[in-house]
Amino acid sequence: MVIYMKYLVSSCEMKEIDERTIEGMGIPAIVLMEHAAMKVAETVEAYLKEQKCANQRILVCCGTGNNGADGIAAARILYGKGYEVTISIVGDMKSASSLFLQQKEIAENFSVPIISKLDFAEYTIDENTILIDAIFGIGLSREVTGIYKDIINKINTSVKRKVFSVDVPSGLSSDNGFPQGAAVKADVTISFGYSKIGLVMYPGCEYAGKVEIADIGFAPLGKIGMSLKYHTFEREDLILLPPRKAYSNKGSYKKVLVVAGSATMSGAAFFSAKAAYMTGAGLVKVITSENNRISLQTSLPEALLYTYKEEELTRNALDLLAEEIKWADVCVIGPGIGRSEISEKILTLILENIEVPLIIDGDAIWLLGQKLNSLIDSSREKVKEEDFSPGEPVNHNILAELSVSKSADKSIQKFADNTNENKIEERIASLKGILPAKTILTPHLKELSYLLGVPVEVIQKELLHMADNCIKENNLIFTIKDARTVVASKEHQYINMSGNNGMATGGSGDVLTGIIAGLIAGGLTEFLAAALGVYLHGLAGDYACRELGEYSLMASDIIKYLPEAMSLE
Ligand SMILES: NC(=O)C1=CN([C@@H]2O[C@H](COP(=O)(O)OP(=O)(O)OC[C@H]3O[C@@H](n4cnc5c(N)ncnc54)[C@H](OP(=O)(O)O)[C@@H]3O)[C@@H](O)[C@H]2O)[C@@H](O)CC1
Ligand SMILES: [K+]
Repeated sequence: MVIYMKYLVSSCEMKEIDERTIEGMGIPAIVLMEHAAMKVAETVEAYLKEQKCANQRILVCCGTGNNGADGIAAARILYGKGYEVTISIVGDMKSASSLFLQQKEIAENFSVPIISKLDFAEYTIDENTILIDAIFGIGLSREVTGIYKDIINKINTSVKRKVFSVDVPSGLSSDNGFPQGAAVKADVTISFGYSKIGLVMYPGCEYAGKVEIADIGFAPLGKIGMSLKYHTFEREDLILLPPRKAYSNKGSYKKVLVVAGSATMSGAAFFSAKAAYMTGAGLVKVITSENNRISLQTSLPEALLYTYKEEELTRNALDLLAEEIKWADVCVIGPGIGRSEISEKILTLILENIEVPLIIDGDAIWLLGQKLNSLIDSSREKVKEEDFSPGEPVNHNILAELSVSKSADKSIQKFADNTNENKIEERIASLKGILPAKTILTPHLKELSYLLGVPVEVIQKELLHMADNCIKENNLIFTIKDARTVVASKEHQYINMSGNNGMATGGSGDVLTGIIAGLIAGGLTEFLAAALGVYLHGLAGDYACRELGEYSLMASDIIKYLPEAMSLE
């Protein structure tokens, strides 16, 4: 069985698959198009049959490229089945593709009613109108303006029944999920071959509605010599979880060291350590402030403890700590350790002594940002703390609005004008100098913003591009936490689709670091542990949300639902 949903493609990759299937394998373009149109018609017809309403009218809005040609073909198929169908050609006939002209001619032979762009403005969309949107697909090449913007706005404001988008909601970027000036808000998107990246990223997934991936006969990737850059996991991929050996004891599994929790933050250490135990660690040791001793001994007696007095972290104490680092097979540093001088000393000690996989999270990322600031030439503009201070994770909904607002666009423009990618390159190169290869960093957007010296809105809008920048010429693994978390290394890119907004709650990130550490302890490679860990964390959150709802979900619930998420039945 070929499962297409696991790959997410860019418009360029999709065009390449299309071209190689047609040119290299000899499948005529019109055959693929007929399959595509048939899938659209089937989806619309299934809806109409389910609704059992009389007097339904189908309006098909078509551009003059091949997306529009798909729309015309679907209209003709539905018309042939006896539905009341009107085709509205809203594109520019001067740029009509040959397949569009061919499909238009076939529709004319079938006598399907066709109206023009001007007639569309007059067309009454009533409560019985179902709209098929085939204006632009992956060939969208610029901002949507003028009459096209008016048409899209009319669709969004007047269609009350259902909007079915062909391949991609018209006006939405297939590559980053942002509307390019204006985009159709679909109820259902029937996308061909593979899900486009823009359909799963925010805000694109909110424009796409329910996404159905239709197999229209593209050649298998191996046959056309292609490999795709982005993938996502689904439930069946949990088969990749490290197996528990039949004959095992606690020594069979590895030891996780969790350096977490300042005097006022015992919860972070608890969440991380418990999640590590729950996902495969044989032994977990917590290095934390003495203040957390009693609470951790009570809440997680299974964990070994090494505590330090924050006011007495002498050279001697640091030497003892260095010994503890040698004990570990995997190490987590950062959850709730605070941004004090002492935390900085512990981070430095770990970076100097660590020889096993390392996961850096939370406050330790902020401390790394500070290290970069002092490493980088003082004559150059430094990242101002007040501009990029990490604090709480970003509220995604606010950002989604921000990122299409004028002020955010201005700030992006300003960034593009005032600075350049060399700055990021320089900071990443410095980072590479102080971190061991394969270190996993798990920043949320604000933390990454501080680390790279780039405004949050820029990262949000260019998330995949930023991820690319982060992994250029180094062996680090970035887990960039957002509504669609991206895990990137030089070799692999993963986009996560599990999880929900109830998980944007205190301690959720600490659970994730523990899961990743636990999976490495169980035997997964660093990248796989990060990607599968993010998926598992989201899945446990989804199960918790199903029971508790988004408002009531807490980090401890994510841990509670880990066993259900990990069960392979
Ligand atoms: N065998 C195949 O080939 C298959 C293809 N398939 C289908 O083809 C789709 C891709 O088709 P495509 O490459 O023709 O591009 P498409 O999305 O129709 O857009 C190009 C048109 O839009 C126009 N235009 C663009 N931006 C604009 C703007 N902002 N404002 C105004 N106009 C704008 C552009 O005009 P121009 O730039 O030429 O002036 C041109 O007319 C794909 O999504 C899938 O549905 C499937 O059937 C599978 C088999
Ligand atoms: K479309």
